Amino acid sequence: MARRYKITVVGAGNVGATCAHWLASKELGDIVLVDIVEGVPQGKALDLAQAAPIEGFDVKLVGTNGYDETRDSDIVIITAGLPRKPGMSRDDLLKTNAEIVSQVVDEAVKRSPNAILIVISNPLDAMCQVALRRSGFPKQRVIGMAGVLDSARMRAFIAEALDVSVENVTAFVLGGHGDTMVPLPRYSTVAGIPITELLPKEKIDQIVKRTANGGAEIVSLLKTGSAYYAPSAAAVEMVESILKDKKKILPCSVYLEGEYGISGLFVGVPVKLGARGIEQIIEINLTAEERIALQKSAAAVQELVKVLGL
Ligand SMILES: NC(=O)c1ccc[n+]([C@@H]2O[C@H](COP(=O)([O-])OP(=O)(O)OC[C@H]3O[C@@H](n4cnc5c(N)ncnc54)[C@H](O)[C@@H]3O)[C@@H](O)[C@H]2O)c1
Ligand SMILES: O=C(O)C[C@H](O)C(=O)O
Repeated sequence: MARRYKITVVGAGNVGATCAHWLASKELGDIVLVDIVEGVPQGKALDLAQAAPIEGFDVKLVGTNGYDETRDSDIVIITAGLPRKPGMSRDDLLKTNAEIVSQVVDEAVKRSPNAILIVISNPLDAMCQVALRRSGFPKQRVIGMAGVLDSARMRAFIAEALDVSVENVTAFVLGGHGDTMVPLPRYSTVAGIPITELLPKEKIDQIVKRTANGGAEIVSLLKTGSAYYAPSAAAVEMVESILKDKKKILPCSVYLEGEYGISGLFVGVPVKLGARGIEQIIEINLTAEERIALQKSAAAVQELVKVLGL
């Protein structure tokens, strides 16, 4: 008999609730939704459970303000924390969200010592570092969601520019999930053809810029918060690769110890995601220019980690 997985989502706001929605619709496991606001996780879990007869998914959904129901989760997704508003950088959330993520990790890992943590709260790479330190988990089990989202944005922009199916498009974005992220046109393809052969340089430069600014573009449109459909879909692709042991190669924020010349920091790079979490860090060849951009992005993450004293 197939084993039922248990997935905890902490933070029942826009990203958390939408994660629960995609997870349930894909029947990836039973879901526990946690938030500090009374009634919200309970109400959203109940509402989603009542969509099940229509959509035909068989998963258990629980909403709670505590952690006891999260016991023995296979995966804990952390979305708790403030989102930014127009005019703010993700880094402005550093101290507030570090406190929130610390509390969440303390409570969650006590009950689920074997879980894999997927961190979403911003500023992402620094929050991963908080989660790694507080949990004491091995680095293979603390993974940040950002690269899948940033690459999906780049893929959507490439598909639009060439008027082709998004399914034909792959893209890679490395680095920290901030203004210094590193979209890689050389590794971005349409049906296997590098986009450098299909689009003029000016158009590629525009796409690269729009990708790096992708989160802020949505914040400036929404005004009250940040993106959540694509971010939650990205996290759920990671969950699926882990729970089904698919071993997909996905760009994720992971703790580097010498790879790409970076040590002691979370930075986005391609990894293999399977049942054990991060099963391999894949080092691709970078040009001198790309390597410098990645180092610059890592330095920006280092600054934040230093402020937190980690
Ligand atoms: N990594 C990424 O690519 C990415 C993408 C989108 C959003 N984010 C980040 O994800 C976070 C959540 O975004 P959102 O749009 O869902 O925000 P939101 O405000 O809609 O939801 C956040 C939820 O966290 C809850 N919360 C706060 N403190 C908590 C605590 N101690 N324990 C449990 N829950 C707590 C709040 O009550 C709220 O419901 C933000 O930090 C945002 O910047 C990251
Ligand atoms: O932009 C944000 O603040 C949220 C998230 O990091 C995103 O890229 O959508």
